[in-house]
Amino acid sequence: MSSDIAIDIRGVTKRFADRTIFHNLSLQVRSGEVVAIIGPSGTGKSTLIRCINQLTPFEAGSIHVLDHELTGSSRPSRVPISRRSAQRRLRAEVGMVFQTFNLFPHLTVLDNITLAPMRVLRLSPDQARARADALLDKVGLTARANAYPRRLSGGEQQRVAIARALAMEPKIMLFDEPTSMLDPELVGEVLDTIGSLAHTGMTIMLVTHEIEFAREVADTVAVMADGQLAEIGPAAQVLTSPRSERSRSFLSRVLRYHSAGAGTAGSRSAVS
Ligand SMILES: Nc1ncnc2c1ncn2[C@@H]1O[C@H](COP(=O)(O)OP(=O)(O)OP(=O)(O)O)[C@@H](O)[C@H]1O
Repeated sequence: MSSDIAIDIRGVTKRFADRTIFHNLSLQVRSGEVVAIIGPSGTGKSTLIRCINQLTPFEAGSIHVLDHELTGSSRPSRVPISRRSAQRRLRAEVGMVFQTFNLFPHLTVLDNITLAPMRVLRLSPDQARARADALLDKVGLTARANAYPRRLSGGEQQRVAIARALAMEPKIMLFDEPTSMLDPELVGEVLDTIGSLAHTGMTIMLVTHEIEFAREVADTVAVMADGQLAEIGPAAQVLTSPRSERSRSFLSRVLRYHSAGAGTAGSRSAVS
Protein backbone atom coordinates (compact mmCIF):
# COMPACT_ATOMS: atom_id res chain seq x y z
CA MET A 1 0.00 0.00 0.00
CA SER A 2 1.31 3.48 -0.84
CA SER A 3 2.55 5.28 2.28
CA ASP A 4 0.29 8.16 1.27
CA ILE A 5 -2.79 6.00 1.85
CA ALA A 6 -3.87 5.68 5.50
CA ILE A 7 -6.99 3.55 4.98
CA ASP A 8 -7.55 1.34 1.95
CA ILE A 9 -10.91 -0.42 1.86
CA ARG A 10 -11.16 -2.91 -0.99
CA GLY A 11 -14.19 -4.90 -2.02
CA VAL A 12 -15.58 -5.19 1.50
CA THR A 13 -18.83 -7.03 2.05
CA LYS A 14 -20.68 -7.00 5.37
CA ARG A 15 -23.62 -9.17 6.38
CA PHE A 16 -25.61 -9.47 9.57
CA ALA A 17 -26.96 -13.03 9.51
CA ASP A 18 -28.33 -13.45 5.98
CA ARG A 19 -28.84 -9.75 5.39
CA THR A 20 -26.21 -7.97 3.29
CA ILE A 21 -25.55 -4.48 4.64
CA PHE A 22 -23.02 -3.53 1.96
CA HIS A 23 -21.35 -5.39 -0.85
CA ASN A 24 -17.97 -5.00 -2.57
CA LEU A 25 -17.40 -1.55 -1.18
CA SER A 26 -14.10 0.31 -1.79
CA LEU A 27 -12.76 3.61 -0.48
CA GLN A 28 -9.29 5.07 0.05
CA VAL A 29 -8.37 7.73 2.59
CA ARG A 30 -5.06 9.56 2.14
CA SER A 31 -2.88 10.56 5.09
CA GLY A 32 -4.07 13.92 6.36
CA GLU A 33 -7.37 13.71 4.47
CA VAL A 34 -10.73 14.37 6.10
CA VAL A 35 -13.43 12.11 4.64
CA ALA A 36 -17.07 12.54 5.63
CA ILE A 37 -19.50 9.70 5.05
CA ILE A 38 -23.08 10.81 4.70
CA GLY A 39 -26.25 9.06 3.63
CA PRO A 40 -29.66 7.85 4.70
CA SER A 41 -30.23 6.20 8.04
CA GLY A 42 -29.62 2.46 8.23
CA THR A 43 -27.49 2.26 5.12
CA GLY A 44 -24.38 0.94 6.89
CA LYS A 45 -22.23 4.04 7.56
CA SER A 46 -21.53 3.21 11.21
CA THR A 47 -20.99 -0.44 10.38
CA LEU A 48 -18.36 0.49 7.80
CA ILE A 49 -16.44 2.69 10.24
CA ARG A 50 -16.63 -0.04 12.89
CA CYS A 51 -15.08 -2.53 10.45
CA ILE A 52 -11.98 -0.31 10.23
CA ASN A 53 -10.90 -0.81 13.83
CA GLN A 54 -12.22 -4.35 14.13
CA LEU A 55 -15.24 -3.59 16.25
CA THR A 56 -17.24 -5.44 13.60
CA PRO A 57 -15.92 -8.33 11.48
CA PHE A 58 -16.68 -8.40 7.77
CA GLU A 59 -17.18 -11.27 5.39
CA ALA A 60 -15.17 -10.46 2.27
CA GLY A 61 -12.57 -8.04 0.97
CA SER A 62 -9.72 -6.36 2.83
CA ILE A 63 -9.01 -3.21 4.79
CA HIS A 64 -5.47 -1.91 5.14
CA VAL A 65 -5.13 0.60 7.97
CA LEU A 66 -1.61 2.07 8.21
CA ASP A 67 0.53 -1.09 8.50
CA HIS A 68 -2.32 -3.34 9.55
CA GLU A 69 -4.13 -5.66 7.18
CA LEU A 70 -7.64 -6.86 8.01
CA THR A 71 -9.22 -9.49 5.85
CA GLY A 72 -12.79 -10.67 5.60
CA SER A 73 -13.74 -13.90 7.24
CA SER A 74 -16.97 -15.84 7.06
CA ARG A 75 -16.53 -16.62 10.76
CA PRO A 76 -17.80 -13.60 12.69
CA SER A 77 -16.69 -15.23 15.90
CA ARG A 78 -14.35 -14.12 18.66
CA VAL A 79 -10.92 -12.79 17.74
CA PRO A 80 -8.29 -15.52 18.28
CA ILE A 81 -5.76 -14.81 21.04
CA SER A 82 -2.95 -14.54 18.46
CA ARG A 83 -4.74 -11.63 16.82
CA ARG A 84 -5.62 -9.74 19.98
CA SER A 85 -2.25 -8.02 20.34
CA ALA A 86 -2.44 -6.92 16.69
CA GLN A 87 -5.92 -5.59 17.45
CA ARG A 88 -4.57 -3.67 20.45
CA ARG A 89 -1.81 -2.13 18.32
CA LEU A 90 -4.34 -1.14 15.69
CA ARG A 91 -6.62 0.51 18.26
CA ALA A 92 -3.68 2.40 19.77
CA GLU A 93 -3.10 4.00 16.38
CA VAL A 94 -6.73 4.54 15.45
CA GLY A 95 -8.82 6.61 17.85
CA MET A 96 -12.59 6.27 17.80
CA VAL A 97 -15.33 8.52 19.12
CA PHE A 98 -18.84 7.09 19.36
CA GLN A 99 -22.34 8.56 19.39
CA THR A 100 -22.78 7.60 23.01
CA PHE A 101 -19.52 9.01 24.49
CA ASN A 102 -18.71 5.70 26.27
CA LEU A 103 -16.80 7.33 29.14
CA PHE A 104 -16.09 5.21 32.22
CA PRO A 105 -18.77 6.47 34.64
CA HIS A 106 -16.80 5.56 37.78
CA LEU A 107 -13.69 7.54 36.74
CA THR A 108 -13.14 11.29 36.78
CA VAL A 109 -12.55 13.16 33.56
CA LEU A 110 -8.81 13.13 34.26
CA ASP A 111 -8.72 9.41 35.00
CA ASN A 112 -10.76 8.67 31.88
CA ILE A 113 -8.06 10.41 29.84
CA THR A 114 -4.95 9.06 31.62
CA LEU A 115 -6.01 5.41 31.93
CA ALA A 116 -5.13 4.08 28.46
CA PRO A 117 -1.89 6.05 28.05
CA MET A 118 -0.67 4.57 31.36
CA ARG A 119 -1.93 1.02 30.74
CA VAL A 120 -1.29 0.67 27.02
CA LEU A 121 1.52 3.13 26.29
CA ARG A 122 3.14 2.66 29.73
CA LEU A 123 3.38 6.42 30.37
CA SER A 124 4.17 7.39 33.95
CA PRO A 125 1.34 9.05 35.90
CA ASP A 126 3.13 12.40 35.54
CA GLN A 127 3.54 12.00 31.79
CA ALA A 128 -0.08 10.92 31.35
CA ARG A 129 -1.24 13.82 33.53
CA ALA A 130 0.75 16.34 31.49
CA ARG A 131 -0.76 14.97 28.29
CA ALA A 132 -4.28 15.06 29.76
CA ASP A 133 -3.83 18.63 31.03
CA ALA A 134 -2.79 19.81 27.58
CA LEU A 135 -5.76 18.06 25.94
CA LEU A 136 -8.25 19.37 28.50
CA ASP A 137 -6.97 22.84 27.77
CA LYS A 138 -7.43 22.18 24.04
CA VAL A 139 -11.05 21.08 24.45
CA GLY A 140 -11.79 23.84 26.98
CA LEU A 141 -12.48 21.57 29.95
CA THR A 142 -9.60 22.21 32.35
CA ALA A 143 -12.05 23.26 35.05
CA ARG A 144 -13.87 19.91 34.83
CA ALA A 145 -10.81 17.66 35.28
CA ASN A 146 -12.02 16.20 38.58
CA ALA A 147 -15.69 15.89 37.67
CA TYR A 148 -17.39 12.55 37.01
CA PRO A 149 -19.08 12.10 33.61
CA ARG A 150 -22.61 12.23 35.06
CA ARG A 151 -21.95 15.84 36.14
CA LEU A 152 -21.12 16.91 32.58
CA SER A 153 -23.38 17.97 29.74
CA GLY A 154 -23.51 15.71 26.68
CA GLY A 155 -21.33 18.15 24.75
CA GLU A 156 -18.75 18.19 27.54
CA GLN A 157 -18.78 14.39 27.73
CA GLN A 158 -18.18 14.15 24.01
CA ARG A 159 -15.29 16.63 24.23
CA VAL A 160 -13.78 14.48 27.00
CA ALA A 161 -14.23 11.43 24.76
CA ILE A 162 -12.34 13.24 22.01
CA ALA A 163 -9.55 14.21 24.46
CA ARG A 164 -9.41 10.61 25.69
CA ALA A 165 -8.97 9.31 22.15
CA LEU A 166 -6.32 11.93 21.36
CA ALA A 167 -4.36 11.05 24.52
CA MET A 168 -3.20 7.90 22.72
CA GLU A 169 -1.72 10.15 20.01
CA PRO A 170 -3.49 8.22 17.25
CA LYS A 171 -2.55 8.57 13.60
CA ILE A 172 -6.17 8.31 12.48
CA MET A 173 -9.41 9.42 14.13
CA LEU A 174 -12.77 7.81 13.40
CA PHE A 175 -15.92 9.65 14.42
CA ASP A 176 -19.21 7.77 14.37
CA GLU A 177 -22.02 10.36 14.38
CA PRO A 178 -20.41 12.23 17.27
CA THR A 179 -23.22 14.77 17.63
CA SER A 180 -26.32 12.67 17.03
CA MET A 181 -27.06 12.16 20.75
CA LEU A 182 -26.63 15.82 21.66
CA ASP A 183 -29.19 18.50 22.32
CA PRO A 184 -29.12 21.01 19.46
CA GLU A 185 -27.44 23.75 21.47
CA LEU A 186 -24.50 21.45 22.32
CA VAL A 187 -23.77 20.29 18.78
CA GLY A 188 -21.73 23.37 17.81
CA GLU A 189 -19.14 23.02 20.58
CA VAL A 190 -18.36 19.42 19.59
CA LEU A 191 -18.21 20.26 15.88
CA ASP A 192 -15.85 23.14 16.66
CA THR A 193 -13.54 20.73 18.50
CA ILE A 194 -13.56 18.29 15.56
CA GLY A 195 -13.11 21.17 13.11
CA SER A 196 -9.98 22.35 14.98
CA LEU A 197 -8.60 18.82 14.83
CA ALA A 198 -9.31 18.60 11.10
CA HIS A 199 -7.18 21.69 10.56
CA THR A 200 -4.15 20.06 12.25
CA GLY A 201 -3.65 17.59 9.39
CA MET A 202 -5.02 14.57 11.27
CA THR A 203 -6.42 11.80 9.07
CA ILE A 204 -10.13 11.70 9.88
CA MET A 205 -13.05 9.56 8.80
CA LEU A 206 -16.32 10.97 10.03
CA VAL A 207 -19.83 9.59 9.78
CA THR A 208 -22.16 12.52 10.14
CA HIS A 209 -25.62 13.87 9.46
CA GLU A 210 -24.26 17.43 9.70
CA ILE A 211 -24.13 18.31 6.04
CA GLU A 212 -22.93 21.89 6.45
CA PHE A 213 -20.19 20.72 8.79
CA ALA A 214 -19.09 18.15 6.20
CA ARG A 215 -18.94 20.96 3.66
CA GLU A 216 -16.79 23.07 6.03
CA VAL A 217 -14.22 20.50 7.16
CA ALA A 218 -14.15 17.55 4.77
CA ASP A 219 -11.84 17.29 1.78
CA THR A 220 -13.86 14.40 0.43
CA VAL A 221 -17.48 13.38 0.87
CA ALA A 222 -18.68 9.82 0.29
CA VAL A 223 -22.43 9.30 -0.04
CA MET A 224 -23.54 5.87 1.10
CA ALA A 225 -26.95 4.66 0.01
CA ASP A 226 -28.55 1.25 -0.39
CA GLY A 227 -25.37 -0.47 0.78
CA GLN A 228 -23.16 1.19 -1.82
CA LEU A 229 -20.94 4.22 -2.04
CA ALA A 230 -23.09 6.10 -4.51
CA GLU A 231 -20.57 8.88 -4.97
CA ILE A 232 -17.11 9.84 -3.69
CA GLY A 233 -15.62 13.20 -4.55
CA PRO A 234 -14.47 16.63 -3.40
CA ALA A 235 -16.85 17.90 -0.71
CA ALA A 236 -17.87 21.07 -2.55
CA GLN A 237 -18.66 19.19 -5.75
CA VAL A 238 -20.60 16.32 -4.16
CA LEU A 239 -22.64 18.60 -1.92
CA THR A 240 -23.46 21.23 -4.52
CA SER A 241 -23.76 19.23 -7.73
CA PRO A 242 -24.00 15.53 -6.95
CA ARG A 243 -23.59 13.34 -10.00
CA SER A 244 -25.34 10.17 -8.93
CA GLU A 245 -29.11 9.85 -8.72
CA ARG A 246 -28.89 8.35 -5.21
CA SER A 247 -26.78 11.29 -3.96
CA ARG A 248 -29.14 13.80 -5.55
CA SER A 249 -32.15 12.13 -3.99
CA PHE A 250 -30.57 12.02 -0.52
CA LEU A 251 -29.27 15.58 -0.62
CA SER A 252 -32.53 17.00 -1.91
CA ARG A 253 -34.32 15.38 1.05
CA VAL A 254 -31.73 16.89 3.43
CA LEU A 255 -32.21 20.32 1.93
CA ARG A 256 -36.00 20.04 2.08
CA TYR A 257 -35.74 18.96 5.71
CA HIS A 258 -33.46 21.87 6.50
CA SER A 259 -35.54 24.47 4.69
CA ALA A 260 -38.52 23.24 6.74
CA GLY A 261 -36.58 24.49 9.80
CA ALA A 262 -35.63 21.15 11.28
CA GLY A 263 -31.81 21.58 11.28
CA THR A 264 -30.23 21.04 14.66
CA ALA A 265 -27.35 23.42 14.92
CA GLY A 266 -28.17 26.94 13.85
CA SER A 267 -27.14 27.26 10.24
CA ARG A 268 -26.00 23.66 10.02
CA SER A 269 -28.14 21.12 8.15
CA ALA A 270 -28.80 17.81 9.82
CA VAL A 271 -30.98 14.81 9.23
CA SER A 272 -31.37 11.62 11.15
N1 LIG B 1 -25.15 -5.91 15.47
C1 LIG B 1 -26.09 -5.87 14.52
N2 LIG B 1 -26.85 -6.96 14.24
C2 LIG B 1 -27.77 -6.94 13.28
N3 LIG B 1 -28.04 -5.86 12.50
C3 LIG B 1 -27.31 -4.75 12.72
C4 LIG B 1 -26.32 -4.69 13.75
N4 LIG B 1 -25.75 -3.45 13.72
C5 LIG B 1 -26.39 -2.76 12.75
N5 LIG B 1 -27.31 -3.54 12.15
C6 LIG B 1 -28.18 -3.16 11.04
O1 LIG B 1 -27.35 -2.81 9.95
C7 LIG B 1 -27.93 -1.72 9.21
C8 LIG B 1 -26.90 -0.62 9.10
O2 LIG B 1 -26.72 -0.05 10.39
P1 LIG B 1 -25.75 1.20 10.60
O3 LIG B 1 -25.88 1.61 12.03
O4 LIG B 1 -24.41 0.89 10.09
O5 LIG B 1 -26.44 2.27 9.64
P2 LIG B 1 -26.16 3.84 9.54
O6 LIG B 1 -26.11 4.17 8.10
O7 LIG B 1 -24.98 4.21 10.36
O8 LIG B 1 -27.51 4.40 10.17
P3 LIG B 1 -27.77 5.71 11.08
O9 LIG B 1 -27.41 6.87 10.22
O10 LIG B 1 -29.23 5.63 11.40
O11 LIG B 1 -26.90 5.55 12.30
C9 LIG B 1 -29.18 -1.30 9.99
O12 LIG B 1 -30.29 -1.85 9.37
C10 LIG B 1 -28.98 -1.90 11.35
O13 LIG B 1 -30.21 -2.22 11.95
